[in-house]
Amino acid sequence: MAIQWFPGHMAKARRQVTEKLKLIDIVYELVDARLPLSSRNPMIDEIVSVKPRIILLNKADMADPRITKEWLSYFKEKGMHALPLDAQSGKGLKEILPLSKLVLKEKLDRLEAKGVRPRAIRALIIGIPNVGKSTLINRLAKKNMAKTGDRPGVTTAQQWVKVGKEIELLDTPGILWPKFEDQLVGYKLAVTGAIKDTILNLQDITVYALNFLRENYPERLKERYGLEEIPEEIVPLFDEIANRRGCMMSGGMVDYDKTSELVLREIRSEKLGALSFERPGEEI
Ligand SMILES: Nc1nc2c(ncn2[C@@H]2O[C@H](COP(=O)(O)OP(=O)(O)OP(=O)(O)O)[C@@H](O)[C@H]2O)c(=O)[nH]1
Repeated sequence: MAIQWFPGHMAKARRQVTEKLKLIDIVYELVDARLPLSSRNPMIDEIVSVKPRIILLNKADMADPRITKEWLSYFKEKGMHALPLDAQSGKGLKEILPLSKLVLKEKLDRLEAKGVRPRAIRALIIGIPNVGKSTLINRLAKKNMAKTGDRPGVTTAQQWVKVGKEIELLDTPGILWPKFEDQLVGYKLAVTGAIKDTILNLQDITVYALNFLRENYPERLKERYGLEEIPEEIVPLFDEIANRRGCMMSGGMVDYDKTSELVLREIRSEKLGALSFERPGEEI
């Protein structure tokens, strides 16, 4: 993800998404199941308010299943339709069509009553960078990579990808920015790899991650790094991990960058198991 979201870019991205919205019946909003609020665009509700929407909690395979359930209840209580998804393996994909039909039922019934022949549901995938948009499009389109071609009268050359007989997807997703000006959101996005480590300080990201693990998954932290007790202070915690994993500089000093890289790499490759970085009811 190399995009820097300057105000001009934000306005352009928003304009592009608004243009795409005119073409479709339903929005599939992809969020990261590990941080479903931090991985949403702060203005998304306002931007897509004109269209029905399904929230897809993607990368659910990497999230804590208990907490994913809480998120599903959370969205349900808000009257929003949400599904857990693993776009990489395809788990959850087959739920998308039935839910889309349910969400669009009124509209589809109305058209049917008018005698309009049903056509494919047109959908747009939308989400922040790295949330899995391309993976989902490729997955959905796998048997039907043939594109239906440009539609006349559409100025921007949009291509449609058929998903079975009943869905057509815009082949370019809508990309919107996350709420990264909030520091805590930034750390969560960095830990999950949604934004590059170079945007925030590597050691700061790791301090956030270790404190998070200490509070939420202490047993996993102990087990992974062979700790009998978790030191209360962050520096001794770094030092213990560094000692156990040999993240030392010549002369026996702890190499904090190397320790940070190790911890973040292990979190991202699920060495500490499936983790969720926020749960409903917490402030973000
Ligand atoms: N474990 C897991 N990984 C996923 C899933 N979906 C996507 N990924 C991985 O997440 C990374 C980003 O996926 P992309 O499909 O490129 O994301 P994108 O939203 O298109 O990204 P941009 O092009 O930056 O906007 C890739 O390494 C994918 O393999 C999922 O459900 N589970």
